[in-house]
Amino acid sequence: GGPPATTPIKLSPTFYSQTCPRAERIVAEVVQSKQMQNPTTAAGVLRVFFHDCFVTGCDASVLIAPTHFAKSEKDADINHSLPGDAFDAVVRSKLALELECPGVVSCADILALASGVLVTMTGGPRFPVPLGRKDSLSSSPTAPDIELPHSNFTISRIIELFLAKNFTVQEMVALSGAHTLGFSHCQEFASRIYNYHDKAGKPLPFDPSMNPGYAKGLQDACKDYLKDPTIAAFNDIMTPGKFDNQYYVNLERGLGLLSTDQDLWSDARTKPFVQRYAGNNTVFFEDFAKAMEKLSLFGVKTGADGEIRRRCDAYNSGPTGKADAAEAA
Ligand code: HEM
Ligand SMILES: [Ca+2]
Ligand SMILES: [Ca+2]
Repeated sequence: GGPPATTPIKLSPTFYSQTCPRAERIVAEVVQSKQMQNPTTAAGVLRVFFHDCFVTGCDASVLIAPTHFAKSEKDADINHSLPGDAFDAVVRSKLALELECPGVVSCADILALASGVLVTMTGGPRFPVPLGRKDSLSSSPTAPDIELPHSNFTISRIIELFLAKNFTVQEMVALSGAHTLGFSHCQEFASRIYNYHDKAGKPLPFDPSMNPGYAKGLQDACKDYLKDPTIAAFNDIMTPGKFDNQYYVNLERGLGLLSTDQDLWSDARTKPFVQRYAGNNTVFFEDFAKAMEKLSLFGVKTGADGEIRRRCDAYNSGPTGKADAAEAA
């Protein structure tokens, strides 16, 4: 029942003003304290939010824990590196909200609110977070690897993927600015620094689009990564904990970490936006804020298409949620 997930649905920033007026305040307090304990929380939450929204919409499908009976999005390869602290920030917010107003605030809304708070807290723009999303009744272990961009994709493929979800090239470049925070594991960029071959098959010491000093630094930092796959490097080597436009400035200097980052500079379709954002932090913040608000509305569910989970990592009824879907229909 209900409209398809792609129907534009009007959410509202005041959705909980009667039913849970302190909802935003509570999420802000919980995630702010989590971020102070562990400064990698912000990047983790932002990435989890992206991985949620691009797979069946912003519906907390990414938060479902696998059980003996059913796998979930968490089982997808691309989601194995999502950090536990990001999930913990949502779980803690939910616990606080269930004490204040039980059964009212969806996990999908919590994840959206937490992302907004953490972007602002790390120095980024404020953006409106409309509320009223329902939580998903399903979570597919195969969808994430199909729906999300991978670090070995070409820019053409990334552009296609975003266009298919109705995001423009400009919005894709602006959203990629999220890589101003956080880190990537060595395996995501190892092919750029070890055993590199150019298009003609000629062996080179590293990807020639990289700044040589940077490439050598990464070769050294990652030298044991096969033995220790937890080794990682900052996405933005200059200001890894600050939400700013430094990511784009880095690309101009060959300091992009993933090939998908650096290629935004070499590709004629994306380069103008990189230049614009590198030269003007205000424009980047405006465009990022707009694109994030749009992302936060992608594929949202209302009515019988979803539920308000009692805990964010499980459906209200059983491992498939089928009972609830039937109840609601
Ligand atoms: C454009 C295509 C994109 C590709 C190919 C991509 C790929 C990746 C990869 C491979 C990592 C490293 C994961 C790891 O090793 O743990 C990463 C990290 C990250 N991504 Fe993306 N990403 C893209 C777009 C986005 C978007 C649109 C957002 C959010 C709006 C985002 C937010 C993040 C954040 C914040 C991190 C750091 C996570 C952390 O430190 O825990 N990414 N991304
Ligand atoms: Ca989702
Ligand atoms: Ca930064």
